[in-house]
Amino acid sequence: MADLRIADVHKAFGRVQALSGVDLAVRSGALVAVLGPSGSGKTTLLRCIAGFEPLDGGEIWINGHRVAAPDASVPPERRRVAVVPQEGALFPHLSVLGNVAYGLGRSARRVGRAATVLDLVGLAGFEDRMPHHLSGGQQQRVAVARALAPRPPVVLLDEPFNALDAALRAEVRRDVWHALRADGATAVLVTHDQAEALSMAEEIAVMRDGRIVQSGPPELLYGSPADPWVAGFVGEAVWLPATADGDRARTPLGTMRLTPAEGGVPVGPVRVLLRPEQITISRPGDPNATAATVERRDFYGHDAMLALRLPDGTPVTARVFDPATAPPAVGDRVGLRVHGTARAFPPDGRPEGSARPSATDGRP
Ligand SMILES: Nc1ncnc2c1ncn2[C@@H]1O[C@H](COP(=O)(O)OP(=O)(O)OP(=O)(O)O)[C@@H](O)[C@H]1O
Repeated sequence: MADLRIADVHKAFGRVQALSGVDLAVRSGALVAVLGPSGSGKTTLLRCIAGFEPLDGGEIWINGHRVAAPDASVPPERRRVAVVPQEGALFPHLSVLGNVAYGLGRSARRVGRAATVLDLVGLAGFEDRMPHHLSGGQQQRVAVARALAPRPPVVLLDEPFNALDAALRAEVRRDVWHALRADGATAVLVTHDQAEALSMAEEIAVMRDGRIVQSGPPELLYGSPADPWVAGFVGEAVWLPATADGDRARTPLGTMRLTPAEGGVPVGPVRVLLRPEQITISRPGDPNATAATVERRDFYGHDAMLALRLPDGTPVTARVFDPATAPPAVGDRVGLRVHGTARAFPPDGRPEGSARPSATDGRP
């Protein structure tokens, strides 16, 4: 394991600027997710770290050694960076043990190390199976075990759970997380799935148009997004037009407290951000609530999202945590209460982009 440092990396393909000055530091033993929409440069960044793409500018350092710069590049095999691709990475003619031990050389200890990493990914006892006798989830576990086996300085995971169905994905994700942690691996996970990034990574770097626009722990990105685009990409956003006066803002959903911001105290027109779980449903006519009408209900089992409309026409979204007990129905009038503080952003323009644009994302 080692630390990884990426400094001002640029990479173009013809006229397409895939990376435009990327800075990223990954501590030894940390798991960082690079999260961004399609085309934002995630895979290019990963390929530059692995040594598959030369840099146009900037530097990449692994464990204090410069491995990439425009004028000097350590070849991929000497960087020893392991890559877990999306799928189909196993040698079909080798057993599970053969696959995992492949990169371990001739040492007698290699079988012991292979068994250890297979155990870490939950596949002890599968040594003699052939890849075509494994499920998709088991194959990805073997791919992770094979990546970890030679103790590479850095493990890169390129959307490794994409091909798995939702239920299996959560389970494999959890086990891979445990395996990476138990082995002390320094890992970079590339994903466009915000839930995956939020649940797995200690730190998330959000990428857009070849740049990292914000990085930090998941709680920081969700609670204090740097701009409206990050707010919409990392989680569901409810946007309200508002008038700010110091630490409070007047909105169609009532007057609410603002999250203290570094830039000082806003005054005048702003738009404020709430998360759907900050809005709770109360009975119609509640004097401490704002009236709203339910327009849509998306039931997810553990919770539900309600798309609602305020009397002035503003759409909002509320997350209901006990949807099985007397959930409001479409057309019902309810009261809405707000909890916690709202974050103020400048009023100009519409919030750009969203991870899941839908009728429920409450954008004005
Ligand atoms: N070999 C290449 N030749 C030309 N353009 C490329 C090449 N590789 C990537 N690009 C372009 O660079 C930009 C970034 O691509 P990249 O694959 O890194 O994005 P990404 O965030 O990984 O996207 P996705 O999530 O869809 O895989 C895109 O505009 C892409 O079309």
